[in-house]
Amino acid sequence: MRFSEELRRDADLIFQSIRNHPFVQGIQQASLSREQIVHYVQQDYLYLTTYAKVYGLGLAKCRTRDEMQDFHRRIGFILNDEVHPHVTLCRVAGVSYESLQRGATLAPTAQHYMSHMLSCAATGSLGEVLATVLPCHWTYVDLATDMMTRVSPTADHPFYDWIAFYADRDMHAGMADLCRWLDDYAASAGEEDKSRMRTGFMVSCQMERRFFEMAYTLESW
Ligand SMILES: Cc1ncc(C[n+]2csc(CCO)c2C)c(N)n1
Repeated sequence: MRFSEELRRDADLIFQSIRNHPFVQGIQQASLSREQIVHYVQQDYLYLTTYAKVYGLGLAKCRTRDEMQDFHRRIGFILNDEVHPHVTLCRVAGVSYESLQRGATLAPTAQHYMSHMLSCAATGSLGEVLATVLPCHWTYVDLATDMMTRVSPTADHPFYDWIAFYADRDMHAGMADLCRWLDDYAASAGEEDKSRMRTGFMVSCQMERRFFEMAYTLESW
């Protein structure tokens, strides 16, 4: 079994609970409140800024220029393309995206998740960076693909663009490439490194679930 398959198997219950989480169900049923959407976008904007920096720290650990190109492309995607799902959410909530980008205070869960990724990236191996960023990608591809197959939303669904963005074939390919990169790295990694990679992956999976919980409950300090 490939290393990424092992990780996915160990995290299966968390993946299932993300699919069934009330925030994710709220997207599917278009039943989220304006406050829940706004809270999510405010925190996610801050989260994605850190996520791009974590890729940057990963880039500094690369062994080849091809690997550097990969992180470089992914950073560009976050800065330029990941704004689209946020814009969809803002449209549904009836607020301007620009207004949400100013003055938000980090909620505890978002802060915890960002600190987790940053400490893995600052002190860990390239493998740890890959394992720690992978759940962000994988859980969204999983939940969006699940929604597409379960409810087949049509273009008049308020969140259609958000769901389609993450269920897209290219999004899936980007995730599969990350898995392959992680598997190649793991093939020659030591046991201690792999154990840290497992921990980084599992904590990020838990934090993905908690991030939805944070938005659903409007968590604050
Ligand atoms: C908390 C949180 N987790 C995952 C995503 C989705 N996402 C962010 S970056 C990325 C990889 C492709 O750029 C994906 C799928 C999000 N927005 N917020």
